[in-house]
Amino acid sequence: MIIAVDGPAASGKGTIAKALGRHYGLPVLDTGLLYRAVGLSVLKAGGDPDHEADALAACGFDDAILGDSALRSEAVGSLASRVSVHQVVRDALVQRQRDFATQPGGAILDGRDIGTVIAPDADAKIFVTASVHVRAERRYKDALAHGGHPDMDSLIADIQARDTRDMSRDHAPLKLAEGADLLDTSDLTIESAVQRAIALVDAQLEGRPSGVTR
Ligand SMILES: Nc1ncnc2c1ncn2[C@@H]1O[C@H](COP(=O)(O)OP(=O)(O)O)[C@@H](O)[C@H]1O
Ligand SMILES: Nc1ccn([C@@H]2O[C@H](COP(=O)(O)OP(=O)(O)O)[C@@H](O)[C@H]2O)c(=O)n1
Repeated sequence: MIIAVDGPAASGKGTIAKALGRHYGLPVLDTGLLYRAVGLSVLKAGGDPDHEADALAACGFDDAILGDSALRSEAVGSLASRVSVHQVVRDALVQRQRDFATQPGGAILDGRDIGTVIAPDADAKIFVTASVHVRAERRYKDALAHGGHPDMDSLIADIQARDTRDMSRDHAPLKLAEGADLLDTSDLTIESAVQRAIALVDAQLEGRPSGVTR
């Protein structure tokens, strides 16, 4: 069984993917980490994330970088968004994601193009979203909790810039996949968002109407 979880930054897709993983007993891949690893590798190599050849060279990153805490920053999220517009970068990462998706027993992947490109035949697809303001507030709280000094206006600007780039790029843009259910977490607690996600997945697996426009 493959479950695809897509959505914009800080919508809660990672939280939901992990909770679904625990609920259904499936391994979870945060595919954004792969793009973040490419973005951070370009930076470390002194390359230009907007330059296709520099971004492609960074796709051969050492997996040790996946454990680097620097990957989680909004700055690296922005670099990831810039390298991910290049088709050559997406091609370099696709097999690793498909291998994870098709492992025996099934898997859950979260990202931007799981339901559209990586696993278009997934058994269940959820598109998680939330208002820009709510998403920026979540990032704000995360940064405070980690001892940072976040600025709400720049967080909003970063998220909007990333949304625009991710949704308007030519290759694998962020969009609602065919057959995906929309889950807006703006007014939901984590617990209720997770319960709603489980209900949506169960309904899709059983072929029941979810009560949500597809
Ligand atoms: N429904 C929710 N209500 C409140 N906070 C949430 C909710 N979902 C996620 N969060 C918090 O928001 C932050 C971003 O969530 P995360 O799952 O990492 O988002 P994404 O993977 O979409 O970037 C985390 O601190 C997480 O605990
Ligand atoms: N499947 C994916 C996952 C991430 N990405 C890119 O990588 C960036 C970082 O993704 P992420 O999932 O780690 O970001 P957050 O939603 O956690 O902020 C995104 O803004 C996308 O540009 C992508 O293009 N395709």
